Amino acid sequence: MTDQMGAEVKVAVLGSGSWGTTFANIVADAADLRTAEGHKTEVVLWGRRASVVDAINESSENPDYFPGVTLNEGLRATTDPAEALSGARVVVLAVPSQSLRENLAAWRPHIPSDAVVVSLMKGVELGSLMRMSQVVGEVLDFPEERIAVVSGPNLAREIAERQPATAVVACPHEETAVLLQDLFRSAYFRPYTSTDLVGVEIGGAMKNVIGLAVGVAEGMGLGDNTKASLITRGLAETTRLAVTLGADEHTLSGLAGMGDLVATCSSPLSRNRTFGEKLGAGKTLEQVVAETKQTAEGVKSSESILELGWANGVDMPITESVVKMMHHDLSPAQALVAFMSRSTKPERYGV
Ligand SMILES: NC(=O)c1ccc[n+]([C@@H]2O[C@H](COP(=O)([O-])OP(=O)(O)OC[C@H]3O[C@@H](n4cnc5c(N)ncnc54)[C@H](O)[C@@H]3O)[C@@H](O)[C@H]2O)c1
Ligand SMILES: O=P(O)(O)OC[C@H](O)CO
Repeated sequence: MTDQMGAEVKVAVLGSGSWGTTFANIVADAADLRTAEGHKTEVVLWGRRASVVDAINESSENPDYFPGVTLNEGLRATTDPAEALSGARVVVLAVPSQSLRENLAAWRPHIPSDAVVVSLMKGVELGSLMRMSQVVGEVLDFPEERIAVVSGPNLAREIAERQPATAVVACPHEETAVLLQDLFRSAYFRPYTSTDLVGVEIGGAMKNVIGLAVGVAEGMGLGDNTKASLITRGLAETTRLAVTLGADEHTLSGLAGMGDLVATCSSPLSRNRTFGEKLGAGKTLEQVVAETKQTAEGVKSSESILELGWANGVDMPITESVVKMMHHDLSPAQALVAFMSRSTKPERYGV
């Protein structure tokens, strides 16, 4: 990337929550690798809260999300979006999906017009039913070769601890994906490239919904057959939707599809799975919402994803059950009965 963009590249990461902090740290660690090759990468993290920003600048730690984890000493943070974005060649977005449009509108005057914008978010906008890259394209009026996404089995805590992980960097313009792959590659983070933006984004958004369903099953005390069934049929549902929207079927059996689904549905670190588990164990929705401090994207995105499925004639039975549990007072026990009593069908139907 540095070869294409000059010897010095500034990367702005907007959002200093769980994934924004971790991703900024990945890029800062990756920058150290390239210093030896004569390149300089500056990484600046924007956060809303001064206490978090100060802690990152003064002690290389984000105590709210990762107490005890030492971040790269070269990582700088600021509460000023203009400062973070000034001269940035790459702008990475890590805020909740439903606030992205509003955030981008505020940041737009400061985003350099020749920057590449990268979405880390795994959601679908309520109302517009747009994927995050589409929201970026609409608000910023950027061409598709300068909008990319990163997705995959990326539980932030593990990666903040520098445990090995892989991901997919997707952009319809392969050259952009390759440039970003180089910028984000570190000793413990291995990005692959893809040109299938639709498949990668739908895989990321859908795994949160299926993660909620698997969490509910876990909370109800159900076993591995049930969870494997939900994961597998969840992948079928994800693939049906993604392919209908133009994705390559193979993307959904890759890291941003099956890979992320497995990580999310099997890990107690997943906020979506944990949310579902609490509901399945008998807590009320209000209790679970009150206890959930971080973003569980599937709760809201389940609604927009279901609408997207309906608008495109795609059968989404698991998503429908999740929406009813999250938003229409269907109990986990009722959802289970409704799901199991659906009409029987071939394993493969639809696209
Ligand atoms: N945490 C992970 O393991 C992980 C991994 C991959 C992708 N993601 C995705 O990354 C996105 C961000 O998730 P996260 O884990 O960082 O969430 P988080 O809840 O940990 O952090 C969200 C950040 O956004 C800020 N924020 C909240 N509302 C805001 C608003 N209205 N305007 C501006 N900032 C706001 C919060 O203060 C916080 O700093 C989500 O789409 C998520 O699915 C998360
Ligand atoms: O904690 P979750 O459920 O948002 O999942 C985090 C990551 O998306 C896993 O890849």
